[in-house]
Amino acid sequence: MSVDDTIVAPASGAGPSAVAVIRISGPRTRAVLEVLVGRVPRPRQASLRDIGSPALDRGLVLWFPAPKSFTGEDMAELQVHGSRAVVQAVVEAVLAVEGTRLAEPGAFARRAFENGKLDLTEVEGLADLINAETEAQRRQALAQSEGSLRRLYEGWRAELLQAQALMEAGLDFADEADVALDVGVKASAIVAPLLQSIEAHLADRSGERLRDGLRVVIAGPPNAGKSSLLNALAKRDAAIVSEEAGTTRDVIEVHLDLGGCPVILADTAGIRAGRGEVEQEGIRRALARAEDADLVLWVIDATDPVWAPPAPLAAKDVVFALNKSDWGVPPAHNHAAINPLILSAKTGAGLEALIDRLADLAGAESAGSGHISLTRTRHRTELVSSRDALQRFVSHDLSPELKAEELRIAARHLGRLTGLIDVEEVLGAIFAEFCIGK
Ligand SMILES: Nc1nc2c(c(=O)[nH]1)N(C=O)[C@@H](CNc1ccc(C(=O)N[C@@H](CCC(=O)O)C(=O)O)cc1)CN2
Ligand SMILES: Nc1nc2c(ncn2[C@@H]2O[C@H](COP(=O)(O)OP(=O)(O)OP(=O)(O)O)[C@@H](O)[C@H]2O)c(=O)[nH]1
Ligand SMILES: [Mg+2]
Repeated sequence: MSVDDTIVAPASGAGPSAVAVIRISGPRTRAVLEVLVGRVPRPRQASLRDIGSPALDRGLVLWFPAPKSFTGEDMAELQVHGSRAVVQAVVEAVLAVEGTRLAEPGAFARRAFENGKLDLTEVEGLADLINAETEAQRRQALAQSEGSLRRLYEGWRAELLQAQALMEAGLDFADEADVALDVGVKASAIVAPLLQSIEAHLADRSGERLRDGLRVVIAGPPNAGKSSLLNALAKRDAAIVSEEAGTTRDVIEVHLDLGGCPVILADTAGIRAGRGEVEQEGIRRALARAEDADLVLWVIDATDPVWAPPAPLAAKDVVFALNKSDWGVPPAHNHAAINPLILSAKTGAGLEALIDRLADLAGAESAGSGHISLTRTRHRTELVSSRDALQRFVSHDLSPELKAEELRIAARHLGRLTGLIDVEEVLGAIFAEFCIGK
């Protein structure tokens, strides 16, 4: 890949639409416009032009000379009628101009990154914004695409560099013990609160939950009303319900938007000593899915209560739901310890409390109000490495040289977060997430 190339791609979706946007970026953009629309329009002003000669379509043309463009290069947009035939004809006409080629997925964002328009966390935020399905996901992704994480991590890195400068200065005066001691104390005064901030940031999983969706598995004995509950929450007949115990075999998954927060809810086979091969396989899948979940919703039949999930699920976060409460509820002393939500999938009683509980766990609290949370495993990995280095700095009895080295390691991991350093290996993975044209 060479950035001397001029790239072109449709930036809007694949299907027919009223209007489609074709993006062009790179040094030959001006030449492309001269060939396709004649005179180059005024920067950043839409002009209506025939596109191609003879005209392939009549559309709006936008010209963004470098560096004031999304990629930082010369860029143009052709906003044309959104049929497959128009888009294909116009893209081919662009490709007929010398020095142009089709953009690979994420190529525009990659150029924006390479030209310093976006850092890596902003690029990731942009990818999340394009994929956002709920209101809270949109808010989080927009904030990240506009630098919420970049500012946080750059601020931390700047503090670290200050501490590093102190330590390095101390090394220069290593023979004056009081100076060395003094800078060590001053550096620690920077590092200790920074370490606390990183710890608190790492302890908060709400951003990842919001980005990925809270994975909830409905589990319980057969016939407890698990599938009925899934259908009630999904507001459609997603799963088969019957009076027969052992109805559900496969895992059935629905995506819910609970108050703007995404929840991936799975219904599973009732867990009992299996009868027959198919049911046993269903139970095996139920347990595997439940073990993998963020949360298990253990559904208890009020008319035939099985109070506790089986041993493999004991370590999970479990919310208990006492279903069929329309038949009456067992005496409270039987279930005070597990504090179940009391529900009826049939009448809808108690569903709202369940939805509130799930929405809270799915990250509702992080969704608004400027709360900033990391959103990806990549962030967690770098932050853990940075924290570990800072912990060694504060807690071990290290020489000043080794302490300075720990600060360098911590700063390097923060630099990798924003893409300042050492990122070649992660770039491919991040940009490949995009569709063509972004
Ligand atoms: N038609 C169209 N709509 C779009 C985009 C686009 O590329 N084209 N976007 C694409 O993602 C988003 C808007 N984001 C954009 C971000 C930066 C620049 C840009 O030209 N930035 C320049 C100039 C800024 C200015 O004039 O104030 C810069 O940063 O230097 C354009 C769009 C959503 N809507
Ligand atoms: N009265 C009453 N009946 C319910 C309620 N929820 C479910 N049922 C009934 O209980 C029976 C079993 O419901 P399902 O939803 O199929 O139960 P399940 O837990 O998915 O069962 P398996 O898939 O076999 O494990 C059906 O006859 C439902 O109509 C409820 O809240 N109240
Ligand atoms: Mg079922």
